[in-house]
Amino acid sequence: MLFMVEMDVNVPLDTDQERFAALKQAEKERFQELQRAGTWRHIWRVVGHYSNVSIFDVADNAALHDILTALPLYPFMNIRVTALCRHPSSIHDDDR
Ligand SMILES: O=C(O)CC1=CCC(=O)O1
Repeated sequence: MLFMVEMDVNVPLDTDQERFAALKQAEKERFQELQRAGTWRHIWRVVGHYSNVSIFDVADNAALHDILTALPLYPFMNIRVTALCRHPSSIHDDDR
């Protein structure tokens, strides 16, 4: 199942910078692992924001919930999830 996931990262001014840098590195490693697995299919930066728009390919809603809530930066994120399905005019075979 495909989902569009919009993530906004909010970093309070009093956040410990060293701790945040470690979480950012852990997030990057988990992100790259999920990309290699084909789970986190796409990511784009939202221009002018500490936000991204991503496409996830997961078995079901619960799987996506588990992945998102375990992300290292999850405590700093506001997340919106939109379920997607194949557009009838798409020429891409992997849009499902
Ligand atoms: O930078 C972000 O938008 C948050 C994030 C998601 C994957 C990653 O490496 O950073």
